[in-house]
Amino acid sequence: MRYISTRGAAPVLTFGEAMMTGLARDGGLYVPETVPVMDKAEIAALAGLPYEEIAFRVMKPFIGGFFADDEVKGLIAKAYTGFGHAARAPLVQLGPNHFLLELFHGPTLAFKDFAMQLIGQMMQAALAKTGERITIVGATSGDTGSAAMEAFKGLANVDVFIMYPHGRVSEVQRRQMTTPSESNVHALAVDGDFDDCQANVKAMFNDFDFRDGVRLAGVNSINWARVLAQVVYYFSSAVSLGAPHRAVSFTVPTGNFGDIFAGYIARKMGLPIDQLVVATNQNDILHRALSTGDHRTNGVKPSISPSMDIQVSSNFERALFDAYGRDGKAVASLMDEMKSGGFTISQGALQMLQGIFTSGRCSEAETSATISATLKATGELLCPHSAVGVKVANDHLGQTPMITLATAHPAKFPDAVETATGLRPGLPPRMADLFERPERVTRVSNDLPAIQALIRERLRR
Ligand SMILES: N[C@@H](CCOP(=O)(O)O)C(=O)O
Repeated sequence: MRYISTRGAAPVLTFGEAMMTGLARDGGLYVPETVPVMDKAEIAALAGLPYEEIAFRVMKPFIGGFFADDEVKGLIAKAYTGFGHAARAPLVQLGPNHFLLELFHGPTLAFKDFAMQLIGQMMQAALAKTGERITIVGATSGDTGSAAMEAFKGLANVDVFIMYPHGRVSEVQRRQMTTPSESNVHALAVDGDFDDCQANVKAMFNDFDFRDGVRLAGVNSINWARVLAQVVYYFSSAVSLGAPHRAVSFTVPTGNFGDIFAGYIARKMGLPIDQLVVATNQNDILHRALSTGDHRTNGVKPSISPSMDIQVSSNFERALFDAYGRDGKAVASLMDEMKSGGFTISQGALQMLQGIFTSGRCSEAETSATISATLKATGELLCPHSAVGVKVANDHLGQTPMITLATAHPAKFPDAVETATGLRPGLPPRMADLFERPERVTRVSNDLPAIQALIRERLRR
């Protein structure tokens, strides 16, 4: 299996190289050269298997020979032992034809753990083979940061720096990033929004002196391995509802487009997915782009679903690459136009995208109302992101069973949930003292050279 860049001008890599490289050297994102297809019998055979075995079967063709089969199985087993639910990603029924896929039973209570725990294991195994050390720099709007710290904290050969937008994540999310005591993880509160943080990460990858000097690695979903690990729960949930003998639909609360892109890959692999619904909050650039072709930023507005407060969704580039017939030059020129605020998707590309993705938007008031209505109707307490998904899914219900991804635990957003329902969700016992732990964070202005200098200064050699 070979990996190519969405901008067409970077070296072709193996799975292991793509995982350790992060962003391609031409600024693009790595994607598989071809997507392996599973036939009906192979998909049907997944039904009833443990999550770990499904993960192995779905991911194996993408990994190629980089890890031996037994090694991959061992890494998968280690990745998911810390999850608080035997099914890993259980399905809960919300209505006659509507299911919720709970993806928040991992160590940091968000879907990010599914991929981050696994790439933590895989990157450590890869580093053990080469004896190298790496510096991970990541951007987060709330959930990726703590998941990355949890996966890499305490390692002697990995330093982790996470930039988050100061004042724009929930208090629980912030404390999850500022309270780990391990000296190799660093929380940086940036005076800016998530898009600024993500732009800094990409700029660091495009600064080759810095990139090569610190041996930069990425664990945001720019890293293909992150997306791959998320493909698995589309299969596990769909087969439990009867796939491949019946189709299912998915609604995905969407910020950086990585999670829904994993669904798109599952569909390309042969999973019968009818609708793939992109659910946005008031930061609705993806909804606007998919409905009208106008992909233009208009400022990140803070919301009660902060992890989705994003305007420049990096994985949309992967979808555009396919929509433009895998023409790297065309994608590179769209990304150039992004520097001045946006672009218009060509008619042909838009038609391709609209044949696969539908979309909807959920306002702040609708988010709150959905948390409250879902609790009353089903007893399920949703986090605000999952509520965005449920609201938009409700607008798209049809004959096909709909699976909405519940991306985080409500206890990460106690204020929003309490305002909506009067109930204040409690943290699990292992995190019960989160508010007593001392915080360690560095406030930084949105100044790339200054942040790079700080990272260089903090690096352990
Ligand atoms: N919503 C994310 C933003 C980063 O996304 P990623 O999937 O690219 O890591 C967050 O919560 O941090």
